[in-house]
Amino acid sequence: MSASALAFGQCNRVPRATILNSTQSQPHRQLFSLSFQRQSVTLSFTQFLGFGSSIERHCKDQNGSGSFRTDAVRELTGSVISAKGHRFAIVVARFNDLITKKLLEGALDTFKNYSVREEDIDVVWVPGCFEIGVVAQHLGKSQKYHAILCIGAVIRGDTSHYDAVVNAATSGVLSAGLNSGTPCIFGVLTCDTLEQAFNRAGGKSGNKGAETALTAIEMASLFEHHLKP
Ligand SMILES: Nc1c(NC[C@H](O)[C@H](O)[C@H](O)CO)[nH]c(=O)[nH]c1=O
Ligand SMILES: CC(=O)[C@@H](O)COP(=O)(O)O
Repeated sequence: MSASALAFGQCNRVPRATILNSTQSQPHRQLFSLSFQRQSVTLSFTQFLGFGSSIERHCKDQNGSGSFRTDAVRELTGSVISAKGHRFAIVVARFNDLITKKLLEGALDTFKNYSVREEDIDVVWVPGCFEIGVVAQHLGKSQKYHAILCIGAVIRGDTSHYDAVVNAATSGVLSAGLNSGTPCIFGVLTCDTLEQAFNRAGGKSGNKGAETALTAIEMASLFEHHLKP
């Protein structure tokens, strides 16, 4: 229980932190405000702990009678404010490279925007999505990277081959993360048509490479700042 939570606990009017502005694609843009509620049930505030980490504590008044009950719950989240100093590998499938090159560009743009240095990024090309898992696991186990971003595009054809490749890519990336202990992020498009893929590779549905790079940044921070042994 922090000193500030104790102090708030003695107030009749309990300040409440409210997220004013947050989007899923830009969660770092969260703004917080403190408002006062006469019969508040929740106190929530965010305490930043140096670079890249935050802890939220929630205190609940359950009877609303003025005697303040403090159940402190610690919430750990990775930061997406800056990823400077974190190292990333990107495993990218060459199959459908008209798409995967655009996803890679989006990922590199995001890393640049979040201050990741070029020398802290390694890009590893593999033939197709089927091959991503084994390489991601190898890189993860090397302990050289804070997170591994896996990029590919599987586009449905006439046979059940699509399902085989999608299943292999999905379980491969998942296993790589679980077996290596390094976050392995799933940036693989699974589309019925090429048009769907283009829409998600910098077209009207955004760039999934850029979005998943942000996930890599958050997971790198979470592990580095909160989940180290
Ligand atoms: N059809 C797609 C593939 N197929 C290739 C496999 O990933 C693999 O390289 C091959 O079976 C040899 O092991 N790969 C994709 O990334 N996307 C596809 O749509
Ligand atoms: C992943 C696919 O489905 C595709 O590349 C393979 O096409 P097809 O099923 O027509 O052989």
